[in-house]
Amino acid sequence: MKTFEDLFAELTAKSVERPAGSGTVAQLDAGVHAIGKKIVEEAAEVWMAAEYQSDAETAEEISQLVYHLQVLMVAKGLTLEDVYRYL
Ligand SMILES: N=c1c2ncn([C@@H]3O[C@H](COP(=O)(O)OP(=O)(O)OP(=O)(O)O)[C@@H](O)[C@H]3O)c2ncn1[C@@H]1O[C@H](COP(=O)(O)O)[C@@H](O)[C@H]1O
Repeated sequence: MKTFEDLFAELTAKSVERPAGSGTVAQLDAGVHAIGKKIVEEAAEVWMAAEYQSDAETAEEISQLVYHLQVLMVAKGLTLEDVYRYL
């Protein structure tokens, strides 16, 4: 099962290798403003799922929010340690 760290390593590699067809590369090219909007959208979907949908659907929405947060981290050049130091 993929972990937070696994996904971050994968997204970091995608940002360097820029494989064709990668949604991550497209998001990075769209820029911080577009990624930020996606984070807000996904956060709202997490909230709605938690109130009105199943636990499985909520977990899926959370995974998408985590993904978009990581894309923003990569776009900004932030490392896992940059974030973990505040946990
Ligand atoms: N975990 C994710 C992931 N979670 C969410 N998403 C993206 O976020 C979108 C979910 O948003 P919505 O549910 O709102 O769906 P949507 O509105 O139809 O999405 P958009 O049209 O706005 O893109 C998905 O369509 C994906 O584009 C993800 N895209 C990629 N990954 C993982 O990231 C890795 C790299 O992916 P690629 O860069 O695409 O190769 C792989 O391991 C993927 O599994």
